[in-house]
Amino acid sequence: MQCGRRTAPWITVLKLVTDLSSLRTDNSFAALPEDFYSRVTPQPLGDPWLVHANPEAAALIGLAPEALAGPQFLAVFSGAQPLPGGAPLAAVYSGHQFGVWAGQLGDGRALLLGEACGPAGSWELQLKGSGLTPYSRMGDGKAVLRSSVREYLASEAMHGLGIPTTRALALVASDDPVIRETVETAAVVTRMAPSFVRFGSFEHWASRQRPDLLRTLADYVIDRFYPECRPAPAGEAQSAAGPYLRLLAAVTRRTAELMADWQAVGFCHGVMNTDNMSILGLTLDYGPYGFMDGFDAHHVCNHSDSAGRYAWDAQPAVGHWNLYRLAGALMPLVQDEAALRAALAGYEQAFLGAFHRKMAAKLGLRQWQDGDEELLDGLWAAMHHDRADFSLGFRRLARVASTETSPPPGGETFEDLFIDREAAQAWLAGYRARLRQDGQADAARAAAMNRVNPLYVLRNHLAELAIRAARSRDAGEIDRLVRLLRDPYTEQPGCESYARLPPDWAGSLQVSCSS
Ligand SMILES: Nc1ncnc2c1ncn2[C@@H]1O[C@H](COP(=O)(O)OP(=O)(O)OP(=O)(O)O)[C@@H](O)[C@H]1O
Ligand SMILES: [Mg+2]
Repeated sequence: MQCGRRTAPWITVLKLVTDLSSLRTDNSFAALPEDFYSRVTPQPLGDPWLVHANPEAAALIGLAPEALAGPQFLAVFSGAQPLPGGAPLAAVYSGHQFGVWAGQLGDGRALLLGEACGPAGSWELQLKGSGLTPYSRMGDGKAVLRSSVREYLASEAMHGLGIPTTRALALVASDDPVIRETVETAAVVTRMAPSFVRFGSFEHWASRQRPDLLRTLADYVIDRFYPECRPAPAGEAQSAAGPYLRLLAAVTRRTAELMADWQAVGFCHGVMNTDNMSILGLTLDYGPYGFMDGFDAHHVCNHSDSAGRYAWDAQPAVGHWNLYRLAGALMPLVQDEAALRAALAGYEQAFLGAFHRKMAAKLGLRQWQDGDEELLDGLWAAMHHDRADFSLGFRRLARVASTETSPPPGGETFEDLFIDREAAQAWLAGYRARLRQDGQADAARAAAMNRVNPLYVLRNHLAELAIRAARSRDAGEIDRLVRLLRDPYTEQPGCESYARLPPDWAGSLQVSCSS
């Protein structure tokens, strides 16, 4: 049964179920040839406790909130019981890591339980940290509570920002020891996405010189997720390579837009290897990611990335580089290098188009026009120089009036984020002139800006506080953050501390590939 593309009337008649056995399942990935995966049973967490469950994600698969509190939910999402109707498997993929071909990788600690169909289509449910698989290589198949809390929170924070991402359904923890730099404890996150297929899934079959399986994978992805790529556009003759070229062009567009989304909120992914690049253009694999506090254009959030390959300002180019690896993997199906290059050529325009649209909105401009690049560059330069806070910098711009007035009473101003206030004021003078030329009323512009510049962001120190509490079996902070970050744009009473500059100790937090 395929449930990926339902129409609206069906949504209204669907009832949420309280029992996982009543979920409608699909398992389309498991229906692919067995070359694509190994069937694996999860290794259950010892004495698990449910740290948090997400009713919003549950609703997507048709699961009622009551279901989240029951023993069956904990048993399934701690790996102790199979998902009713599921078909657990670990998928194989390969990839380029830090610019170097890494060969075969695969789900070394992730496990696809099955696909559930709900009001919002079909969702793969995947455990992360559920034990060894044939692709675990030197790893232990586990994930620690620290990194699992970070993945759980980030998935939902990204969704709240309106950025395409895998979702998080559940976070389960245990006292089972896991050895990293120190002894930590184990946890499992259940992630959801329409598909977890990665660029590296394609690279795998190209490197294995299996064009037959490469074609099977490409056809699966097209038919299920990019059906618009199958037919030739009107007036164009269909060719054997056409659908694959159109797929590449579509993934190129989505990836470019995702990069624009990340840049616009100061998000650094940290490990943009091709095995972490979603074929659907979703943010995938929340490891050593970070939302920037003070703006540093070259910010590297991953302590293990000593060369700074995945710095914030490198991300758009890395996205393009990764697409070249995907294009290379499609070569056996297309056999035409020039055509592949042409499909990739839309990247820059797609990225800049999306980025300028977003930045115009963040600056409160009705549209991007000539000269705005210099205006924005001036802002980046001033913020970078003083390490002015990324999120508050944009948020406070909404308080800037188009003509110079005295600062809002009691409020902290944009300039307060700068050491060199004169430089900030000089930039503001140019900005005010541009606002006057744009001609919007201040109040309307401020309201629109507050809808695109988040007040609350998942700063490292906020995640850290949630982790510390969770280690003492207190999930209250996780719950508060999930609720708050669901709508990061609207000021919420009592949440002032979440909107403040980070404390000094936040500067000493380090995140790395250790997870
Ligand atoms: N503790 C571990 N045990 C086994 N394999 C691991 C472990 N940590 C990472 N890996 C594997 O190493 C490769 C690269 O790891 P990476 O950190 O990108 O992925 P991940 O965080 O484990 O998972 P995902 O990409 O699914 O979010 C992947 O094949 C991953 O499954
Ligand atoms: Mg990964």
